[in-house]
Amino acid sequence: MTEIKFCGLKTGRDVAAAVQAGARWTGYVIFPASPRHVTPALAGELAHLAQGTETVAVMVDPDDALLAQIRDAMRPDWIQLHGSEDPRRVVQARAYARQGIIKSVPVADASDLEAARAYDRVADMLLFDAKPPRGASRPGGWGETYDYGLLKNLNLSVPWLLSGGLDASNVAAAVAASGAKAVDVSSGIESSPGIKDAARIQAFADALAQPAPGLT
Ligand SMILES: O=C(O)c1ccccc1N[C@@H]1O[C@H](COP(=O)(O)O)[C@@H](O)[C@H]1O
Repeated sequence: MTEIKFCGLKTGRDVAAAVQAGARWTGYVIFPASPRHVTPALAGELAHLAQGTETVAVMVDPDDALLAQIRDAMRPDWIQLHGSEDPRRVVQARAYARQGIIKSVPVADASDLEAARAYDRVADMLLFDAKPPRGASRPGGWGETYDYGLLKNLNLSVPWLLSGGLDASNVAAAVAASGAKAVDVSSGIESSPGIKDAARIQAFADALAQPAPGLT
């Protein structure tokens, strides 16, 4: 079974739909430039509703004060570091999460995968995402795709999630191409930026329950 992280949840209704669809992880973006931004206090309230899931605070180059705020308000299972945090910063941030750190790695071509090696065994999980468009105001959540097949046969010591431009129409093929055991989605389950759609959330989960296109 492919595990799912539904990310960028902003309302109790979003959380309920993600739980109903079988989320393993639920993600909350704490980054004011994002249309999915929630305050630490709201992230805490939503995480409390997300019973049975592992909660993820998605942050971009957070300083210690913000990490402490999110630890106290939300007590996240995981912190997803989605900025330019180096391996040393990943180790420092670990103290603020109950289970560990998910480090994002932006991918456009095979050379970008070398960067992942620096975080292997340093982060507890990796998340491969598309590189954001040039001049973007935030590092993720753009629905950008890349060649997911680049991830096939990755030899890493830690688990990883496939992310970037996934939706119900492409996720099964993306899993087949990459060999991913876990996927992450944000804009592909929205009706417009920051507005989650319960039907798209369920359709995404249903797509993973079907055989991939071309496979029987
Ligand atoms: O979603 C955002 O706005 C965001 C802001 C800052 C950091 C990360 C963000 N999103 C992450 O982007 C990936 C992929 O998103 P998508 O499915 O392509 O829309 C996902 O990990 C989000 O957590």
